[in-house]
Amino acid sequence: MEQRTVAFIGAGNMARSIIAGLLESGYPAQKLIAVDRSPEVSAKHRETYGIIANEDAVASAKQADVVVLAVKPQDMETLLQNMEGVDWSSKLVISIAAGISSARLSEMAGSQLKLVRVMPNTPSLVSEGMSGLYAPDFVSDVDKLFAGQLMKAVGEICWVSEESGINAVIAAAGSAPAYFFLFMEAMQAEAERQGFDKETARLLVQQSALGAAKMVVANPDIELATLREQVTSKGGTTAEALNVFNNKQLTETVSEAMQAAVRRAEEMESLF
Ligand SMILES: NC(=O)C1=CN([C@@H]2O[C@H](COP(=O)(O)OP(=O)(O)OC[C@H]3O[C@@H](n4cnc5c(N)ncnc54)[C@H](O)[C@@H]3O)[C@@H](O)[C@H]2O)C=CC1
Ligand SMILES: O=C(O)[C@@H]1CCC=N1
Repeated sequence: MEQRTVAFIGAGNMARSIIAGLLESGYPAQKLIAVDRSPEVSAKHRETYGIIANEDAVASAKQADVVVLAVKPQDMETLLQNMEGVDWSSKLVISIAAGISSARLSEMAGSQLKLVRVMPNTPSLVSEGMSGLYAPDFVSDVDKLFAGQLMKAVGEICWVSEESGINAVIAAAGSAPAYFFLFMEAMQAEAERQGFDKETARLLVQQSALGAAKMVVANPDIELATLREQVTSKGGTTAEALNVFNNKQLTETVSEAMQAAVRRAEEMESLF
């Protein structure tokens, strides 16, 4: 993979996850720059990852070949307005922000950005990320290849052909780790109520989640429903538990939750 200099502007949770995953994959530390308006955050990047880190978005963007916009959506306009001194024409820009379209980002920057929108998720931190990518037609194949390789270094990727697909990626992957964490939190709490200490309750849940996920990955030809059925003995305990989920309409609840995430991303497009 090409080793361009990549500056992350906004070095919070998501940027940190990608940076850590990139370093783990062997991306050279001297090619990564973290910029954060908080000196404490940039100092942490220097100390923890040994990468270049500072508070100067303009100077860092000028130095970089690729600029990853990784601030919260509500901070994006101010950031890009303050970066008006940057000549964007020679740079690939990657935005990981939810709910801001590529056209709107160019408008905020005051110039047509060569932009790839990426929707990653935090498991990038442990090189198990899932990212969806979208690029407008005018972005070159070389830039698209680089963006894809960058995210592939921290997990799996999929391209979407329409920009609206990014909102569907948010619902199915960007936000998804939080759904699984919530489910595991609920299971850990109940295991504690049933008498396990906190540590053992967490171990029971996390190992079961990890094992289930690994079985899914290891058996691409087996439907998820079949894997579920293999656990579910007729008249047994699993069937009783699944009955409760079904009676409480888990499937419909999951659909509603994912639709709410898409709706919120669409609403954000009109806010920022
Ligand atoms: N956290 C997640 O799981 C995911 C987040 N995203 C997107 O990533 C972006 C960042 O989210 P998080 O990392 O969770 O937020 P965060 O709040 O952890 O990090 C944002 C960082 O940007 C810094 N910042 C804000 N304005 C700045 C400026 N003008 N110059 C330099 N630094 C500035 C803040 O100090 C903060 O450290 C958002 O747009 C979000 O939609 C996308 C996918 C997943
Ligand atoms: O909650 C959010 O808006 C961001 C986007 C996906 C995950 N976190």
